[in-house]
Amino acid sequence: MVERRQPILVSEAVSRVMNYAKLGEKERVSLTEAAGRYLAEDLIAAHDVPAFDRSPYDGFALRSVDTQGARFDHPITLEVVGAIGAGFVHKDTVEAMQAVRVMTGAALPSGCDCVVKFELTEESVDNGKDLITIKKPFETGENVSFQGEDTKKGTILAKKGTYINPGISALLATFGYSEVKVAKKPLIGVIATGSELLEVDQPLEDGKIRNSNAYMIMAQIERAGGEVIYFGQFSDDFDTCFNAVKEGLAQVDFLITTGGVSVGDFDYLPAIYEKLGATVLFNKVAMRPGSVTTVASFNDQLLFGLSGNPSACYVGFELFTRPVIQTFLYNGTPHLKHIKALLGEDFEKANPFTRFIRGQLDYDVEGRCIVTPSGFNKSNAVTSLAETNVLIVIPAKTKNNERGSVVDALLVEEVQGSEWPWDKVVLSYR
Ligand SMILES: Nc1nc2c(c(=O)[nH]1)N[C@H]1C(S)=C(S)[C@@H](COP(=O)(O)OP(=O)(O)OC[C@H]3O[C@@H](n4cnc5c(N)ncnc54)[C@H](O)[C@@H]3O)O[C@H]1N2
Ligand code: MOO
Ligand SMILES: [Mg+2]
Repeated sequence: MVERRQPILVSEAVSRVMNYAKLGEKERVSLTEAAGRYLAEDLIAAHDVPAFDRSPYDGFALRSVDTQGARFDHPITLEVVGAIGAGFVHKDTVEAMQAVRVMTGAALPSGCDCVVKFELTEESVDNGKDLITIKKPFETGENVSFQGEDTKKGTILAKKGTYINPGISALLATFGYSEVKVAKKPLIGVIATGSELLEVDQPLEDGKIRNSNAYMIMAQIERAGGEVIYFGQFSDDFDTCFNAVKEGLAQVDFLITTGGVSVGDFDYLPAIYEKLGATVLFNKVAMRPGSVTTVASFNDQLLFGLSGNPSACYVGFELFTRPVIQTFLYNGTPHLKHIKALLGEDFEKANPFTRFIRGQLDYDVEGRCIVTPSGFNKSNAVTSLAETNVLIVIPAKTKNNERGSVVDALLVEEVQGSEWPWDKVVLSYR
C-alpha cells in the first residue's frame, strides 16, 4: 500500500525548518576576499568622513570676508601665498587679502572658509607676487566639503549580515579594515540520486538523462552565499545511497539530496532517514512544484531532500534551504524578497496547492513591476528555469487569474531578502 502523506502549509514547513536554522561562525579574511561575503559585525564609522574640511575643486582657498563688495566692475585682488595638492597641508594661517592655491581634496588651510574655482579668477604676477582677482563675493562655507558631511564617527553604516557589495568594500577600506570579520560560509554537501543519471560529459542513452540538478543546486548554493562540497551522483541502490548520505553528513553543515523522496519503488530517501535515525520535519508540502520536498534533522544538521524534478528541486531550495544559509550568514532578512506585482499574462490553471510559478520580473513605462510566467512551467521543466528571476505565487484553488491582477512574487536574485514574508504571501490550502 502506498504511503499517504499529509501535506502541511508552506508557511508551517518553512517555520519548522527555521527552528533548526543556526548562526554560523566568524572568520577573518582580507579586504579583497571580503567582497561578496557577509559582514559578521556591524560596520561603524571609526571617524568622521571626510576627516577634515577640504576643497571639492581645483581653485583658491580664501576668506569670504575679503570678497565682500567684489563686483564685475569692482574686482578685488588677493595675494597667493602658497599652493597645495591633495594630501598636503598649508602650514600657516591665511591672513587678510591672502589666498592659497588648492587642488581638489586638499585640506582647507586654516583661516580660509571658502574656495573659488580657477575658472572664476584671473591670475597675474606683479613685482614677483602671485595675484588673483575676483569679481563676485563668496559666502562662508561656499565650496567646502565639511568634516563629517558624508558620515559622522559612530554611525552604524551597515548591520551585521549585510552582503559586502562594492560600496561596503569602499567603506571598509575607508575605515582601515585590511582584514574583515565575515560570516563563515556554511559547507553544504550535494548528492544526486537516480539510476537514470548520466554524467554531464556522457552521450545520451535511451531512458537516461544528464544530471542537471546537481549543477543547478551548486549554483543556487553559491548564489545564496554557501560553499559547496559535491559528493557525486549515485544509482538508486539503498546501501549505496545510505552510505553516501552518512559519509557526506560527517563532512558538512547541511546536506542536500535530489531525487528519491517520493513514493516510488526506488525512492530510498524516506528509508534512509529512518535507518539514520533522523527526524523528518515534513515530507509533503501544500505547494506546487516541490510538494514532495522533505526536510529532516539529524543532530544539529539538516538534510534537505529535494525533489528530482528540476523545477520542484529549484523551488524547494529557494523556499527552504536559502533562508537557512542566509541565517547562517547573519542576515536578519533571510527569506526571498517579497513584492507585490502585476501578472503579465492570464494564468488560468487551478491547483489544490499554492503554486510557485517560475517567471520573469520586468517594469512597464509607469515603473510598475510586471511578472510573467516563463514558458513551459511543469514540475519537471528545466528550460523555464533559465529565465527565472521571480517565483509568482498563485493561491491554491484560484483559477482565471487575469493579466494585470495583483499577485505576490518572490525575487530569487535579490540578495538582502525579506524578514518573514509568509504572513503576507497568501497561504496554501489543502
Ligand atoms: N504515485 C505518486 N507519484 C509521484 C508523486 C506522488 O505523490 N505519488 N509525486 C510526484 C511529484 S509531485 C514529484 S515532484 C516527483 C518527485 O520525485 P522524486 O523526488 O522521488 O524524484 P525521482 O523519482 O528520483 O525523479 C523524478 C524525476 O526527476 C528526474 N531527475 C531526478 N534526478 C535528476 C537530476 N539530478 N537531474 C535532472 N533530473 C532529475 C527523474 O529522471 C524523474 O524524471 O514524483 C512524482 N511522482
Ligand atoms: O513535488 Mo511535485 O513538483 O509537486 O510536481
Ligand atoms: Mg521518485
